Amino acid sequence: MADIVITEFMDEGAVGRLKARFDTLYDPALVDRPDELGAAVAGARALVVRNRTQVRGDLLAAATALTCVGRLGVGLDNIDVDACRARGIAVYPATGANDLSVAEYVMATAMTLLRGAFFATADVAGGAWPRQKLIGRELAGKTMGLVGLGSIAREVAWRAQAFGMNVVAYDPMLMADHPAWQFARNVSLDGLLTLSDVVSLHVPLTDATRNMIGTGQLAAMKPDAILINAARGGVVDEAALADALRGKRLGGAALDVFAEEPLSAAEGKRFEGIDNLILTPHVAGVTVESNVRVSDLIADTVIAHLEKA
Ligand SMILES: O=C(O)[C@H](O)COP(=O)(O)O
Repeated sequence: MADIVITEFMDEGAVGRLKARFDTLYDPALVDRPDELGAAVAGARALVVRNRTQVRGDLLAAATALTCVGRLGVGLDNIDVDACRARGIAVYPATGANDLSVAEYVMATAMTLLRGAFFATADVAGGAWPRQKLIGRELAGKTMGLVGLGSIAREVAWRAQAFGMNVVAYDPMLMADHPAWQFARNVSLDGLLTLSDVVSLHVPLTDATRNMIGTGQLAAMKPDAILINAARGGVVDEAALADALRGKRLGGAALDVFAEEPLSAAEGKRFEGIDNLILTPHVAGVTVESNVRVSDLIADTVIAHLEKA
C-alpha cells in the first residue's frame, strides 16, 4: 500500500523526488475512478490533489491513516478543511506558487478583450481586411477593479499600473492600514463596479462570495467593461453574465472557472455565439513554470511532514 497517493497531474520531477523517498502511487487519472480512489487511499499517510478530487465524506472516511493533504494549488473549496482539522490531518496549499501565472492570465485576457483585434485570423486569411471593425481600446488610462486584494491580485495590481492603469480594489477582509493598499485605492464593491473598465475577481468561493456577481452587479458595471473570473466558479452567476453579454450590456468576459467543472456541453450552450468571450478550462494558474513551482513546493512540504512524523 502506498504512503503517498497523487490523484491528479503533478510535475514528474517532483513526483520522482517523492518516489525516491516513499512508496508513492502517481495516477493522474485516479480522480476519475472514485471506486479505485477509495481503495488506493486506504493506507496512505499523504494525499496530493489538485482541484478536482473531493477530499471529504467517503474519501476521508476511507483514508484512515491519512496525516496530510497536499494541494497543488491554492483554492481549498474541494477539501473539507474542518473535517481534516478535526482528525488532525494537516492541509497544505501551494500558497504563492501560481500567483504569477494567474496574474499574467488576467493581463493577457484584459488586453485581448479590450483590444478586440485578435479574433480575426480566419477573416484575414480569407482575404478580408476589417481594419475599422477591429479598432479596439488600450489598457492605459483605464481602471482595473480587483475584487479581493490577496497575493494574486497584488501581482495583477502592479502589472496593471505598469500598463498605465488606475487600480482600485474591494477587500473587506483587509484592514484599512494593511500595506497591500499601496497597490490599489480602497473602494466599496459598488464603487468598484461603477468605476472599473476591467473587473477581475480574486476571492475564494465561500458562502459570502457565492453569486457575488449577479444581475444587479453586472448592471452596475460600465456597459463596455470587461469581467475576468480566474478565481472560482460560483462567484459569478453564469446565466446572468451570458444574458448581459448577449444583450450588449457588458463589453466582454473571460471565464477560467465555472460553477460546474468540467463545464458540460449543456451548461456551455448558454455561451454559444457570444462575441468577445474567452472560456478556458481552469488553466489560469497552470503554466509550465507554475506547475514546477507548485509541485516542488508540495513535494518538499509533504516530505518534511512525513519525515518528522
Ligand atoms: O486553486 C488554485 O490554485 C487553482 O485552482 C489551480 O490549482 P489546480 O491547478 O491545482 O487546480
